[in-house]
Amino acid sequence: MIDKVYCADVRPDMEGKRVKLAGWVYRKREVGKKVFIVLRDSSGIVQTIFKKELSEKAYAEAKKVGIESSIIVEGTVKADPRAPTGVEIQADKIEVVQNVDFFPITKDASDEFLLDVRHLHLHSPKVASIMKVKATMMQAAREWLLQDGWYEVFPPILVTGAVEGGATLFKLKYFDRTAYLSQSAQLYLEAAIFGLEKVWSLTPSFRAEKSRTRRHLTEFWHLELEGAWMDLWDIMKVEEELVSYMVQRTLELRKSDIETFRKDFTTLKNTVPPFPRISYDEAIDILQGKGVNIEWGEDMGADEERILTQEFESPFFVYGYPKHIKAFYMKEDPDDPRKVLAADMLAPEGYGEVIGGSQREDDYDKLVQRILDEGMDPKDYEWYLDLRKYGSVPHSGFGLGLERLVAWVLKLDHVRWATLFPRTPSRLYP
Ligand SMILES: NC(=O)C[C@H]([NH3+])C(=O)NS(=O)(=O)OC[C@H]1O[C@@H](n2cnc3c(N)ncnc32)[C@H](O)[C@@H]1O
Ligand SMILES: [Mg+2]
Repeated sequence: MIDKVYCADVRPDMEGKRVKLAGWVYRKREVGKKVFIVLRDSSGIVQTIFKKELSEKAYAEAKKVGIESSIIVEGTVKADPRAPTGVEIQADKIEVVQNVDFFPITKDASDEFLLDVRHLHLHSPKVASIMKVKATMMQAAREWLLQDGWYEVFPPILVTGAVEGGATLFKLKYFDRTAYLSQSAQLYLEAAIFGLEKVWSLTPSFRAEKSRTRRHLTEFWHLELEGAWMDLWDIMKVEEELVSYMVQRTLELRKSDIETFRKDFTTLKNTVPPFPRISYDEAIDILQGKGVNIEWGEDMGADEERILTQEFESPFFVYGYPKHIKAFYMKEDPDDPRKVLAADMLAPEGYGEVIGGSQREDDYDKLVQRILDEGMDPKDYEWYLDLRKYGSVPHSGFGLGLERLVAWVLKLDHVRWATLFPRTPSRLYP
């Protein structure tokens, strides 16, 4: 590792200190016999200046480098309020690791082109900020999960059945059998609660969704929890405490990165428990009251959720959905057999669903009936049904779409920008 300092570590109070930095040419301009290079590394930027009278050799080298060339620079720190970070390096040495004559990404690059060259788009400090926020959100999640006694487990990705409907399964050949890419780790987490009680996993989940919306990927990172002895209201409390901690901790550690994307932090600051809770019935009333053409029993799509979020200035829950629009594993509401004990968490500002959760059907016969009602074959779920035969317990869980949460926190216009290499129906490369 080169013995260097980071751009963000160079401060005006280091005036006169000699430093070495390594990074990429972010901006470059020439004024008279001076070359100004704004150097970029993972921490940020710092201005370097190459003067002919200071080092003719370094000046000549600096004149030749192109944008995004990789370089190593040495020089003396000088405080200068005109420089982007209030300080600059009076450079007298430069090693050009690799010169770039023409970097393909220019200011007017379209979204589609940026996705075509996503492997080069990752040079961008804005993209780096998104990835830092995403990493910090997961760091915060891990912190909270550890202190609240949840065990991380590592479920399989190659599976034999659907969790969220067969229509969005990716099928693959598994030797002489058929396998699918996991849509959700849920069923395996439900098995894990009999030994660990409170479990979580972060896995890629796969959905062969043809919907080309701003909130759907075909591969996304899925943070899922499952808790034994918990009912719907218990798990909703877990959800709001976890999400609140993730948002507040990320605000604390990544404020400047978030400021790159949003100026108004109101909804983030409002993300503290308890979150507002409305029933599905109330949600339908609100939407109808706003002139939305929706009847009781219909699912709410992205448009309806966007309108609903206008009523709230923080994440909120919608609970008590009709049974026929929800998954087979959800427990019927004992007070209303038309409904299930399910709750979604919706993010404000138009983002909608970020979490899907429910209490699970823990009765063997009822679960078999739900599987049959959904036109599925109980034989395909034999192992899963066993969980209701050998010490079954009330339990609940949920899945949080990490990219969707990041997209809301940073107000991104599409969930694809929240993932390193987005996978959508039209994107499998790079
Ligand atoms: N352990 C569980 O209870 C999870 C449950 N089996 C499940 O998968 N629910 S979900 O389909 O609503 O997906 C959960 C969340 O996963 C996210 N999700 C779900 N589908 C997607 C797609 N296609 N793209 C991006 N994000 C997606 C979204 O935030 C959903 O709220
Ligand atoms: Mg859902």
